[in-house]
Amino acid sequence: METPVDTPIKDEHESPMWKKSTVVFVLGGPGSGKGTQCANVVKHFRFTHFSAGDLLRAEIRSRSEFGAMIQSMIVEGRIVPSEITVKLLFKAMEENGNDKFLIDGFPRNEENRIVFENLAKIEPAFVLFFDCPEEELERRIMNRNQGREDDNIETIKKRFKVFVESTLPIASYYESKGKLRKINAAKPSEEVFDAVKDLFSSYGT
Ligand SMILES: Nc1ncnc2c1ncn2[C@@H]1O[C@H](COP(=O)(O)OP(=O)(O)OP(=O)(O)O)[C@@H](O)[C@H]1O
Ligand SMILES: Nc1ccn([C@@H]2O[C@H](COP(=O)(O)O)[C@@H](O)[C@H]2O)c(=O)n1
Ligand SMILES: [Mg+2]
Repeated sequence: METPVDTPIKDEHESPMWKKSTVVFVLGGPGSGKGTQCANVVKHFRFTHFSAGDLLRAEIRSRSEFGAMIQSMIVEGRIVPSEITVKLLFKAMEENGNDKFLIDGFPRNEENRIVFENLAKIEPAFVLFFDCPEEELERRIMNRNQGREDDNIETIKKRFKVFVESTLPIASYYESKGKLRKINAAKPSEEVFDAVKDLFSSYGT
């Protein structure tokens, strides 16, 4: 059948490529191994890894207008306003060009989730959740030695409280939608990755 001349033709390219991406959110307590396991995933599967925390730390280093505010929030273990974090994530995804992303440490709270989903119109394919007891998280962070300003016992306690109060409800939200993939992260790293890689096998190497 012919298309009438006055029928608007749908532009297949009206939405930028990154908005058609496959997104996997990666959640878990501070020090649960999100960054470690994302690094393993990108070695085996064609995903690009962005850590929201790393993007915020880069923003501080770039001396942007928001740098001082972001730094003080990170030191306090608080969640930075979503508008800032989401903007950094979108910019990183757009500039990258891949169409499969692991987004680590995001969404941290309800506001993060809603702003991301409403603006990108992307729902995650699934949400990885690294489950680990608080004492083990504390031990790992205190041994990390990466010079992070929030890796001290006072901030760790605050980060854990924020995790329980603001991030666990996000995990429950995705669980109710059948999207949560909970992994026992208290095991050695290689064993954790054995469980993680099964979840990515359908995405090709
Ligand atoms: N399964 C594991 N067993 C023991 N140590 C681990 C394991 N996974 C990661 N680690 C170590 O624990 C520390 C924290 O790991 P990682 O940085 O990957 O956690 P994270 O979830 O990204 O933390 P954050 O939320 O603070 O960024 C690192 O020193 C890492 O080498
Ligand atoms: N969505 C996010 C992610 C992180 N932050 C802030 O960065 C800190 C460190 O995050 P990591 O994932 O690297 O541990 C975190 O404690 C927050 O202060 C954020 O605001 N929003
Ligand atoms: Mg990390």
